[in-house]
Amino acid sequence: QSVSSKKILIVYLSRTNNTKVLAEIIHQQVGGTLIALEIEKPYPQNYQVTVQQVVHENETGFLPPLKTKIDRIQQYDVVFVGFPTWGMQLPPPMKSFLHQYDLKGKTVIPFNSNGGYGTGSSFQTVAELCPNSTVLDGFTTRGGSERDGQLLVIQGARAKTAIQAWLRKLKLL
Ligand SMILES: Cc1cc2nc3c(=O)[nH]c(=O)nc-3n(C[C@H](O)[C@H](O)[C@H](O)COP(=O)(O)O)c2cc1C
Repeated sequence: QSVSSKKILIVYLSRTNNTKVLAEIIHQQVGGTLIALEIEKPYPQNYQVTVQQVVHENETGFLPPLKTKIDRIQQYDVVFVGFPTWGMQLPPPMKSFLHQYDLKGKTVIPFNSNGGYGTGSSFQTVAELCPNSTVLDGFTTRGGSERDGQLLVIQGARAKTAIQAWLRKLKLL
């Protein structure tokens, strides 16, 4: 099956829109269905309170219930999953998504923005939660740092060049 005939889903989590910009560029480049992941009970506005809640969720293995419902996930061949680094891990909502939806037999491609400390264990966790998928090399770039009051810093024009190079390497462009 050629790349152009594949059905593509792009699912992303974004609190301050950095990962959203990456998702939109990927969508522009490869098409498909673009979906923002939402949970039933949104995280608080306050950054520190959110950080503490995420620490607790990670420690207890709590999987926040998703508000987002994806229609007929079986139809997709390629699933991009985008997320910020949270507490040097995969954010709990994305853990929920990968637990809830079976991506068996599909190609899974992670992408990430972070506050300057990298992807932590997040890409590894994606691979672990998709044992029967082909997980390709992810894309990561520095985004904002809400801790330091820097919210959206990723600009489309600059990120686009890097994303195109990555997609070409994966033979998706
Ligand atoms: C709860 C929380 C935890 C975070 N933990 C980390 C971290 O461990 N390492 C890091 O580099 N950035 C961390 N960040 C910063 C985000 O990864 C960074 O700002 C990212 O670009 C945000 O993406 P978004 O705008 O799509 O939400 C954290 C942000 C939040 C809200």
